[in-house]
Amino acid sequence: MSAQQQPQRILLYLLRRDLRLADNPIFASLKSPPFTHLLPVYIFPADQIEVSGFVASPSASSSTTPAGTAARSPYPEARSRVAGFWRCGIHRAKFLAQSVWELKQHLRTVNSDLDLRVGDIGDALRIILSGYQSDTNGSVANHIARVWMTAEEGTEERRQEHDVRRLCEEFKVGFKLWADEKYLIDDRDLPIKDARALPDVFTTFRKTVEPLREAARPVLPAPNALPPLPPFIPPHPAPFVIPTTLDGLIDALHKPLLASVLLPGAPTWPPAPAKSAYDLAGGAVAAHARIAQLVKSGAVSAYKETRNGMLGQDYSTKLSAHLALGCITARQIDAYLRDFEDARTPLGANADGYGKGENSGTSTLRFELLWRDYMRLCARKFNARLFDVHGFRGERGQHSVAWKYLSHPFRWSAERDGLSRDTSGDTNGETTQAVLRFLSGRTGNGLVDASQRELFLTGYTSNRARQNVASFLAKRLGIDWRIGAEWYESCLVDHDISSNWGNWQYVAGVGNDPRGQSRAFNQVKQSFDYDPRAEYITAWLSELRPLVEGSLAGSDTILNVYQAWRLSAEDKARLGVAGEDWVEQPLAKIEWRGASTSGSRSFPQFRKGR
Ligand SMILES: Cc1cc2nc3c(=O)[nH]c(=O)nc-3n(C[C@H](O)[C@H](O)[C@H](O)COP(=O)(O)OP(=O)(O)OC[C@H]3O[C@@H](n4cnc5c(N)ncnc54)[C@H](O)[C@@H]3O)c2cc1C
Repeated sequence: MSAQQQPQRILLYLLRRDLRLADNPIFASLKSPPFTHLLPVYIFPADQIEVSGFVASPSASSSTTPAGTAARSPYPEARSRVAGFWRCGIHRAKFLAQSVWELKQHLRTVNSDLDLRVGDIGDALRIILSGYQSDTNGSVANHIARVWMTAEEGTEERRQEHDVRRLCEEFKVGFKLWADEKYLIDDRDLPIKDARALPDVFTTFRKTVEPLREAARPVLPAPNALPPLPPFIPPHPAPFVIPTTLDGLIDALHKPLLASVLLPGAPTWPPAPAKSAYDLAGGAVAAHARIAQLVKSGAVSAYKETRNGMLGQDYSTKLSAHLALGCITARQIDAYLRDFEDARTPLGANADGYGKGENSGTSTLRFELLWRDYMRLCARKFNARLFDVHGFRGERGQHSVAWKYLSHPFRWSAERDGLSRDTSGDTNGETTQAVLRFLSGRTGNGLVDASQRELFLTGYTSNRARQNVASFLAKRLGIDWRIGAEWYESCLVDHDISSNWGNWQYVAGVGNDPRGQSRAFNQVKQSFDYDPRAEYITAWLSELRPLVEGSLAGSDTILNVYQAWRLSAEDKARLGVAGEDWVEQPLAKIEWRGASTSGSRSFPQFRKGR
């Protein structure tokens, strides 16, 4: 048998939220391959991302049924369970497309490529495996030898893994599930071997893995070359067509979303200076450029003091979306910090803290990255309870909350797919109206409304704002917190299953906050503490800007920005907000007498709290 006739041993690598070349254990393991070919594949999962925009247009002959009618997606719409939101909204869809596309380009520089597909993961993989089985071209045995993928947390993700394993058994193909290494602490270094032993309190967990500066493993190098693509790749079946440009990919993801009503009464862009705190593109290049810039400018050393900010770009790293998709790993970020702390490279040589070891900023950043690790381990421990209205705590007598539920998903969403829903509690129209106002930033609480408008328009809002928003919905309005979590899933560019659902549970008092129901944020006090000049709130609630910068600015006006229902009838008229529901009928009137009402307090060093 000549070399050309050697049987092919093809490795199929099914990429998910591990969209990077460097520090990727699967790519790193391919240095001395037993494989003749590598087929990297990314499948846009139809249950989590709406894929009907990939259906070929009716003008394309392959897209029409024999009767000449336009083809349709065989999958139900990718909607959330409780409220019927699109599961992946426009901001994350674009970010994901950019990340996938960049990896495709990077793979091309190392002798490879990324095969893009859409659909149910099992369906799509079956098409590939059976495509190879039925390929009779040439005399060389042409088949997939192994399927590898990276493990993830989340019930759907585990089901996908289960489906892939079963398919591999059916097709007699080897299967390997790799550990997800995008976290700070490697699974192999955790003091607990079974997630059930994870402490229910973060601090207890933290103490078992400190010192954090020594906790991360070294990063893995990027490959210089990879095994070539197989000569034959089964084509993507109709009715889907995969675009050949990044713009085409974004269009296909956006098309069905933009053709629907995203949110009745959605906020519109206010005039400058409101601008997105988030302007990063998806992919590893932007992620590395971002952390390098934060090191160079010294922002990492100031992180402890700035991280509770809400306005601007550099108060926090803005690396969450890249971390969520695995464009960068926590240990890569840690490596940048260590190089800076130990002056191992010139990056940051002129910045505060260079070469002086761990400082309060870099250690706080590691601490936050550990929160992300912890939330992920909670997801592993509690599994389906991550999405349960009673949370990790379960329905334990006095802890159980009488949540107000939606009686049905919104009319502007598609029909539900038959999943069970809880219809107890307050199901009248008031809850629906309150939810709609909450979503569109019209609650009457300045901080909550600014954050919700920012979120809808940009896909990002700060951690401080997220905590206040979640607390407002769950603790002040008593509304089913899962609606908030689903909205965040839809809108956030950085949505991450464990971090989003775990944090919502934490703030709603059904998760791992030891103080549970007894901790609630006072959004007015929080505004005083973190937005004392109302710069953040008025950036997004531009209607109220004259209260802080114009003729209406006065000693008592900050309180009126925080809660516009306090405005006098004359001021409402002058501002043009008379008659607005968020001004006339606030969803909550919040008492707080703890501070001077002068609004002249100096900008604080932010409080430490989570
Ligand atoms: C209700 C609610 C929902 C949230 N949903 C998400 C989500 O879907 N995805 C997500 O990545 N984060 C989520 N967070 C956590 C946090 O708000 C974001 O990680 C952070 O705001 C992202 O901005 P950053 O990258 O600039 O953060 P930085 O302040 O720069 O933090 C650095 C990194 O640490 C991690 N981190 C920081 N705080 C937390 C935290 N509380 N929990 C877990 N990880 C943390 C993130 O990976 C972040 O990128 C949520 C928080 C709340 C209160």
